[in-house]
Amino acid sequence: MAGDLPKARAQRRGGWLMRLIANPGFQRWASGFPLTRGIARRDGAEIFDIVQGFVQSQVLAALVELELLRRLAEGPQAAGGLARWAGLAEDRMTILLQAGTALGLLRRRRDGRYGLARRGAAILGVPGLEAMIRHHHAFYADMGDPVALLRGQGKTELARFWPYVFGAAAKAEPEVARRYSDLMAQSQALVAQDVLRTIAFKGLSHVVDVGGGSGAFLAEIAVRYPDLRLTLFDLPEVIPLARAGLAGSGLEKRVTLCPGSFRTDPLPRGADAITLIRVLYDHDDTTVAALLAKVYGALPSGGRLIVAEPMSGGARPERAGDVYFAFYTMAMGTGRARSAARIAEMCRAAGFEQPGPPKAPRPYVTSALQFEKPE
Ligand SMILES: C[S@@+](CC[C@H](N)C(=O)[O-])C[C@H]1O[C@@H](n2cnc3c(N)ncnc32)[C@H](O)[C@@H]1O
Repeated sequence: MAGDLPKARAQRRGGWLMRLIANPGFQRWASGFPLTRGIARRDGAEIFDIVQGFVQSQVLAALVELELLRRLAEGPQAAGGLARWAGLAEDRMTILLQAGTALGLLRRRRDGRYGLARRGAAILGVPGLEAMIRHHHAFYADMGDPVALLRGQGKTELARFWPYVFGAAAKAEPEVARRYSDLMAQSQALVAQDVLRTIAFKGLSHVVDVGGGSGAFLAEIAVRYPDLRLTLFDLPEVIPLARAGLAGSGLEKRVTLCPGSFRTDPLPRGADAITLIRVLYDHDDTTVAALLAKVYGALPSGGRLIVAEPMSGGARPERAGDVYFAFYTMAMGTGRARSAARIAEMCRAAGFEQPGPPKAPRPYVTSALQFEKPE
């Protein structure tokens, strides 16, 4: 270990600046000194924003839960009327409306009434976003003790949540199941839009969507590529969901539904492209490596693999992938948010070549990668 000493010393030396900044005396000085005052204030405000992040998201949760955004979409209203409508004391409602205004979701008018601000209205315009905010009660409970979550202690709410929604309990509470399967379908449509914006399916004849869920992704492809053959492969218990999702869309006959597990069953053959949309991040490395090998085996030479899901920034951590999705998948229990580089490494290990760099118009929705089986 003696050989590591100079390195350790160099690392300690590199930390002097951070140790200086962490010194309360330096902080006092920097917030007064003209050249550092601006930076110190900006840092302070940003730190406070992180500190209070959980309160901000809970204010949004209350606005959604009380359906205030929807109510205000009808027009500006006074706190008193909204309080009576929601069954809250007026002073409490005012606190919520003021908070929503401070977050830029609502707007306080000169006459004292509150209306929707642009961002609040945009929340209503994103399919599935309100349902997503609502389902965060499970994730929020898991984040209540982040250290226990990191230590992997105890069962998490999110690990219980999805199996509950799609498992036996769904029969007992069909309304809950419907609401959350809608959430999956609606968010899948958003993901599909971004994938189709970045990856061309032109020249392909048959696409198999493995882990295709409700079929919303194939439904989006079907509209843009009317000659493409489409197959959805998913667990037998999910196939009825896909059938229901496609019912009435005119696509029932175009999309072949194929029940099976990629763990134990062969994947459908004959496709020149296989898509894995929000599938890999649900699983550990061993399962992913086995799945990629199976996809490789099912494709012809020149066949394409398209992977789309939220990704970690890897060497450049970023907020959506390395904060939200990293902890979401941790709370789910089985998977992880991987970087584009890590996914590419795993795909290369399975035999694929990567023709192009990752594409992501909205990394908080999804990033997409495309691979090819060599000729
Ligand atoms: C997070 S969902 C994504 C669904 C859809 N692709 C989307 O983006 O909305 C993961 C999907 O993988 C499916 N899945 C999980 N394990 C599977 C397995 N062993 N075989 C086939 N599908 C599986 C699930 O049923 C689910 O539909």
